Amino acid sequence: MVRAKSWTLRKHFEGFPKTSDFELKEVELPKLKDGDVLCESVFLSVDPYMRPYSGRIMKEGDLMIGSQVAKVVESKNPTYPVGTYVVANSGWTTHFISDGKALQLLPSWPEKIPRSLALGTIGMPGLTAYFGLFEICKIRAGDTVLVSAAAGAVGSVVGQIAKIGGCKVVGCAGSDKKVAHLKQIGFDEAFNYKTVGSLEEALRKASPDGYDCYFDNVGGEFSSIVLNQMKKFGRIAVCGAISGYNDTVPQKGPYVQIPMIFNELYMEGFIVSRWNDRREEALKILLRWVVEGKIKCEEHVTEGFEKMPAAFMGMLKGENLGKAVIKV
Ligand SMILES: NC(=O)C1=CN([C@@H]2O[C@H](COP(=O)(O)OP(=O)(O)OC[C@H]3O[C@@H](n4cnc5c(N)ncnc54)[C@H](OP(=O)(O)O)[C@@H]3O)[C@@H](O)[C@H]2O)C=CC1
Ligand SMILES: CCCCCC(=O)/C=C/[C@H]1[C@H](O)CC(=O)[C@@H]1CCCCCCC(=O)O
Repeated sequence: MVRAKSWTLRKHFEGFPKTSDFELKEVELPKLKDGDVLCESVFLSVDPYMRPYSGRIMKEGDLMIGSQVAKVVESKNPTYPVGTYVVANSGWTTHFISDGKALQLLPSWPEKIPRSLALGTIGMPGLTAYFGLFEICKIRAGDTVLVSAAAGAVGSVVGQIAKIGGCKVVGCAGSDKKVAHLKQIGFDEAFNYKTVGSLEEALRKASPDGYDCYFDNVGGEFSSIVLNQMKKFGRIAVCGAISGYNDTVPQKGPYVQIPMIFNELYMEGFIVSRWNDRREEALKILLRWVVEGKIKCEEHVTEGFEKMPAAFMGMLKGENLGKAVIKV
């Protein structure tokens, strides 16, 4: 018999999550039926969406939502023999049983590429960057692209794909270490939004002519300021709004209509699953860019399943450079 450890939502988050909002439980898993596989987690992901979605789709006591890279350790399903690696939306748990239907097989994975990247650059966050840039921002060579939360899982890939596409790239992030990293991976300009005296001036200095595209990961005040520095017919991909995920009272800000009208802007929100039918094609391209060294991948690895809540809260606070993952 296998005992699975699982993190559950003990209490709905109010404001910023607290350690006491989580509870670690242990359950004994049943025997496998025909067609089942037993999976053991190898890497787990902590992502910003877990904060807003917990209130929308979870009840107190539920398993925390999330995806992981897992290894098949027992199998009664010929499609997934023992030793197969899969990506699964199985929540914050060390072991789970699946009938295989919702598992994604890891594609042929080069030896030198860490499998954890299937939760980051060669996974959901990388796909978000890819489709947000090509389908919403519709980048063209020569465009100036701004990305917020630029040193994170999505943002760091956005900047590097935009460079591959021949764009000038400006990124902002919340520490000097992150800013230095952005310059190292090819961003043309980068600044620390927490320490610049004036966001208006920092944005103007980085691109005096304004921005063709804005890949918005943060929302809130920062994005309201950006709106006034978009070029005529600029395109804004509204990907995330992490600056407000922990707010108990929704932020109020300047309304968008006037700058949108004057500059004839295009602004569209999106969820990456819209392009699920093109997932495999895009993952192959992302994997190729990583193998070719055109995309550099940084990960913020926390060791130990017990530390998952701390890793999640740390990511929300900005402790991560690159994708935040947990190594079991
Ligand atoms: N639409 C979609 O389909 C998807 C949307 N997303 C969204 O993309 C965004 C980035 O996600 P992801 O790359 O996984 O996460 P990151 O790896 O970027 O981690 C989150 C980062 O957000 C930044 N941050 C935290 N609080 C604030 C704040 N108040 N203001 C500005 N920045 C803040 C921190 O970086 P810093 O130190 O720079 O502040 C932190 O490191 C999120 O908003 C997420 O919800 C992600 C995946 C899919
Ligand atoms: C105001 C909230 C904006 C959140 C934006 C965001 O980060 C969206 C992330 C989605 C991403 O595109 C793919 C996902 O899986 C995220 C949505 C998750 C939905 C709940 C999953 C439930 C489950 O685990 O079964």
